[in-house]
Amino acid sequence: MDFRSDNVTGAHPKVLEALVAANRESVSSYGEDPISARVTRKLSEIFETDCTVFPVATGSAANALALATMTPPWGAIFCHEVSHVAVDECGAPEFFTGGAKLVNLGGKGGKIEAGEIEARGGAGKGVVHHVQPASVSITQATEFGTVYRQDEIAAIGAACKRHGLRYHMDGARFANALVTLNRSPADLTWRAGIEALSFGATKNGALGVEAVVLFDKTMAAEFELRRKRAGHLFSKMRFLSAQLEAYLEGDLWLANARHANAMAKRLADGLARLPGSKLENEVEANEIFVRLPEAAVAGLEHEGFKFYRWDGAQFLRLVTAWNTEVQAVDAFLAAAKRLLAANAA
Ligand SMILES: Cc1ncc(COP(=O)(O)O)c(C=O)c1O
Ligand SMILES: C[C@@H](O)[C@H](N)C(=O)O
Repeated sequence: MDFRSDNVTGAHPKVLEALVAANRESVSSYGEDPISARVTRKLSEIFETDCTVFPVATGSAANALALATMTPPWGAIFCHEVSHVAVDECGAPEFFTGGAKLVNLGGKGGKIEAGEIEARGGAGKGVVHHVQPASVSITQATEFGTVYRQDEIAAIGAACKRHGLRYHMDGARFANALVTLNRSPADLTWRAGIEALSFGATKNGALGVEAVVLFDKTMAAEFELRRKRAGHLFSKMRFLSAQLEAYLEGDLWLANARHANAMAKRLADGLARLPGSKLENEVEANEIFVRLPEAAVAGLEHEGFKFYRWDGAQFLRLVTAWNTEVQAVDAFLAAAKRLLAANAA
């Protein structure tokens, strides 16, 4: 049973069927096809505003290209110290911006706080020796499996506005956050100040596609050039867009996220009841961080359960996904219970 990441799953059958269905006749290339046009219309409908949509291959590309469009080479990008853009993109944001500096902030549960942006958003402005505050990036759901509430997103947005900062959301797991909160996609993005969203699909059932959704269309022309020169303008864009169309069709994206989150809650609730097990964070989406005695961790690994030991610590990251089975969750819980009891004996 594999709880390493939602990246380890296959693609949803409906996504694969859509690829086969798209594999007919010739269509215009480089995003000029009818499927890509339908995806833009669909996302504009979902977000209740006229937005521009740019499919790319990976979440790192979505983040780095969006931030490059929002940040000059001499700029500062404020982000959380555990954020994917800061930790897991091998310097892509720094590379694609031409050298902008990621300024890492703290914050409980992987969430930055508006007060930090208020306090630091103007620091060094006009001082030639200093990087110039330019943009803010938040992750929704965060790398610690928590979720920004609408008022938290809006408070950061207000601070960005006061300081003239651009505002980006890494939404690799946006669907998982959305289904947790009883708010609209618009409320959780542009109405709260977000100007560019990396809209995730790969982890939640697509084969390999993410979309940069620009709510501020003035950035579209530059983003398009940056996407091309980064090698992310697919000639057969229909095959990325077909995945997104299937992903959005009939709210498949929401059903997949609800299932992943429900499996995470089942797993977290079960772990919380086990003596010797300690949850590190609130489980608000599909990621669980739990501390277990080393003997139990080694036992779970020995029994074939797959997960990441996080940052080498004794705590584990467990990730559920659109196709996680109840039986897998219950098997993990039964093994953990048995190993913890043996460890305590
Ligand atoms: C929070 C977050 N953002 C972005 C990404 C994008 O990653 P990738 O470039 O691997 O698609 C990931 C990958 O898992 C992620 O966890
Ligand atoms: C790089 C790794 O963290 C990946 N983003 C994941 O969440 O599994």
